Amino acid sequence: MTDQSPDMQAVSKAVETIASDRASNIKVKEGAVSLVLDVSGMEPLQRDKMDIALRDTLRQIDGVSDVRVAMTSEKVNRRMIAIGSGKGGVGKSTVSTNIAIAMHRLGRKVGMVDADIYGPSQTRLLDCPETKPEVSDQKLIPMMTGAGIKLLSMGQLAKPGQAIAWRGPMAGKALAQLIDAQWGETSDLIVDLPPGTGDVQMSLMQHFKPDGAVIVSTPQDLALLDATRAINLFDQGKIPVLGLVENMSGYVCPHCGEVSDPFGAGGAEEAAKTMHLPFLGRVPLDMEIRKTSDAGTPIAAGDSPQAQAFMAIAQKIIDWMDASNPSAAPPVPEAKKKGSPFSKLLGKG
Ligand SMILES: Nc1ncnc2c1ncn2[C@@H]1O[C@H](COP(=O)(O)OP(=O)(O)OP(=O)(O)O)[C@@H](O)[C@H]1O
Repeated sequence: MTDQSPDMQAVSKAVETIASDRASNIKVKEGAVSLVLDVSGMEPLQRDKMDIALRDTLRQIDGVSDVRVAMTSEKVNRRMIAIGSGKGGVGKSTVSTNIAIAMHRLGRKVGMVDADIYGPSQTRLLDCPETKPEVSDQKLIPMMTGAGIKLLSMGQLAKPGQAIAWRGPMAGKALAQLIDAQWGETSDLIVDLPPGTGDVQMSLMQHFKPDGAVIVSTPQDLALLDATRAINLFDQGKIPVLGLVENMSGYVCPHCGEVSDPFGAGGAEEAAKTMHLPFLGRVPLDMEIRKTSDAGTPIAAGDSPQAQAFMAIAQKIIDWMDASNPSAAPPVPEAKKKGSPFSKLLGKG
């Protein structure tokens, strides 16, 4: 250490070279250089590298004995949309991935939380390795996938092929790790929930209160009854339900082009009407959707009519997010209002 006071010009030049206009309030006092670094929108690794570079370079300037970097960032007004279904196998994960990709194509910065602890599938759908993500400041760093969606999945926390038999509190802790992570500039977080109305859903509603929920159902009556249960759950947690998506709606024969309805048709739209919930759109039962999902190249990234279906649903979700005021109290759903055929079923909340 030397008694010589550092050359302010040399300090400013070094800071400017490394951090350009991100640095402000540069001060030197008794050999200690302090500055404020705006890290808005930076990835954690990029941010750490800049911090180290500043410290290393400034310490080499004569008279500098200490370097203090205060990082600040603009608060990202991140929205969280949970995607749920009353029962398994209705295509909730497939729909979640494709909605996320469509939202990304519409200019949003999207993150995906695969909260399906018992059957995580987003690592496959988004073609991302099931390796444990890195950690910074005791928080997980989501992995950027080739589709431009950041991902954290239960599939990355468990060993490949491991049967997950966690009880509620354990599942809740794992969910918290995935959500309370280094999401950086991600503006919209999609949470792909496990099917049904269990511990993970409860934990999500109690601790993280998503801004809204989307329910995926197939058109047949039984699935719709389950979907009603999922709506009821979000309703009790005072989470607004954005609407219903009807998946596997109408099968177009790849050989003759004839459209058939193995699970019925229009059931979810009807149910949405009855419950006074918006109907967000219909996705056909289509071989290409299954093939592209299995291959980790989701169909929403292309320009097919199936992709257009997802783009239209994604646009409705974005419109809802843009229109809704996060600080406003969630409205009482029409379905719960007196006189609605579902008011008894949905309870008083
Ligand atoms: N619209 C569709 N057309 C054709 N196949 C589909 C469609 N939607 C989903 N699938 C296929 O159905 C199967 C189940 O889909 P997915 O895993 O997304 O359902 P899920 O509701 O998330 O299931 P789980 O509850 O088990 O997590 C997958 O093989 C998927 O490729």
